[in-house]
Amino acid sequence: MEIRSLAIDIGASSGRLIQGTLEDDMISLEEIHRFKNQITNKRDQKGNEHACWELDKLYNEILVGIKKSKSNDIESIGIDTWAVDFVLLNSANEVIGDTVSYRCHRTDRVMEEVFDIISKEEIYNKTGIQFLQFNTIYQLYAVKKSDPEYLEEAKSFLMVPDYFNYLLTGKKSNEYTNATSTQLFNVSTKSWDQEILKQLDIPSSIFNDPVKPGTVIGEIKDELKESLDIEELKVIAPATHDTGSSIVAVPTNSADYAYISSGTWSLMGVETKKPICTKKALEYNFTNEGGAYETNRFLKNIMGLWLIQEVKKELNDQYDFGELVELAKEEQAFNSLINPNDSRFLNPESMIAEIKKYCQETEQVVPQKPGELARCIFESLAFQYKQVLEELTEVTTKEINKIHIIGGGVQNEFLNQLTADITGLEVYAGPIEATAIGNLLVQYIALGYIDSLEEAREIVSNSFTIKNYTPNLSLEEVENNWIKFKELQN
Ligand SMILES: Nc1ncnc2c1ncn2[C@@H]1O[C@H](COP(=O)(O)OP(=O)(O)O)[C@@H](O)[C@H]1O
Ligand SMILES: C[C@H](O)[C@H](O)[C@@H](O)C(=O)COP(=O)(O)O
Ligand SMILES: [Mg+2]
Repeated sequence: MEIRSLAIDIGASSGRLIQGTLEDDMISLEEIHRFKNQITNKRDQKGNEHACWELDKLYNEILVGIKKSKSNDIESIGIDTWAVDFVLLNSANEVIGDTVSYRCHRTDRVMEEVFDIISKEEIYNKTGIQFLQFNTIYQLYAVKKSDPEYLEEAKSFLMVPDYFNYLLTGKKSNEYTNATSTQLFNVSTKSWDQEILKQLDIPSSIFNDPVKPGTVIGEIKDELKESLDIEELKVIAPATHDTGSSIVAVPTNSADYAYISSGTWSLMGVETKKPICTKKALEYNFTNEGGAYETNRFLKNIMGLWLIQEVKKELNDQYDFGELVELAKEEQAFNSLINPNDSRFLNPESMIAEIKKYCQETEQVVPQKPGELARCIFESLAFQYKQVLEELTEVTTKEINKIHIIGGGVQNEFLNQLTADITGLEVYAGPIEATAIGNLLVQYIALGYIDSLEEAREIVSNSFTIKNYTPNLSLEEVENNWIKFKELQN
């Protein structure tokens, strides 16, 4: 029997609506609709400029996708997106203010202000979440400072997937995996941390009790059915944080691996049963995001392919990603390295200028050509993966013998090979659309067609080609440049 469901995965660079068909322990995909996602700068009525998402446009793309899928024999739909960002709704359920992106500079230096109220250690002990300047806690604190009336007017806090679910069903909810990314969620009680909210004077009434992945949010609203040409369609919450969904689809049930969810961001970590909030975990800035089925996502954000996305954009898209990879391969190895996680790369005016400036300041060869810039980015990311791997091993004491790379970044075979070469571990790459697959699998488990996460991962392994990369660089070559990379961290 064929079971069809829809996954909508919206990442920071693109969104896609993918139809999944489950049949005899295999899952097949059909991409029904793909659309660009990007940040646009907008001025609000007070004249403040914010980097924003165009959520109305994205919602319209979701509707276009559902209509294209001719959803009559579709059992359910699930939506996942990037984390931390949210909307505030007023009593008339209208969005208050702009739909601001985590890359907006409004949270520059806000973390430090919050630490004057609640210490970094206390926040980490309560939430177990990595310190990133754009976490929801700092965004809400920034809103409180610049537009206090917004929080006075707000009746509902919805994260981006929650908001799309609300528009489709009329039901408001806060899904668990994404709620944990806010740094307002208590890692022990698995609920909103009332003390943090009180200390920062953020109203607790705007938050809903969290719902777990697999929860049926509701049915598509009647007023949408005619325009979408559908009868019934269940809306199920997957792990609505896209990384949570991608990790569901890691194609193995072994325990001796680290994953890299590779897209705009590289999210590198391990799956644990319990959070790890030790001093060393805090020192290395690891996070404990909630995973599906009582798992813990112990990981760290790495700036990822955002770096090459911005270079590509600044080159007016005259090269596609594949061409940039080929140009990188033609360049000399290890000429220039950057620290990808330097905050200067979060949202610079010009990524190319910022990379050049970094290399000048660190007295390295300054990359000029597109291939030199691309190679610098890919090699630097691979060294960053090596660093995070060493930290993961130290903090978790887990034996890590291989790396599973999942997500769109899997298409960068050069980076896959560099990751194997520089970490010295076997790399297994795929599936590309891991996030959408994980989204679908949670729906199938909720509908009772798959029994467990373990069974789901077996289905992924059976259904998709996973490519293996073996280390083949000399240890000396890696070691010399590893020392150079580590010096950059200081
Ligand atoms: N043909 C390709 N060759 C190399 N890299 C690619 C290719 N296609 C996509 N990519 C990489 O995948 C990234 C997009 O991954 P994806 O998971 O779709 O991102 P997100 O979900 O964050 O929008 C791009 O930024 C690019 O670096
Ligand atoms: C801002 C968050 O750290 C970000 O959402 C990250 O967690 C993530 O999931 C990014 O996904 P992409 O598909 O946009 O790389
Ligand atoms: Mg993604």
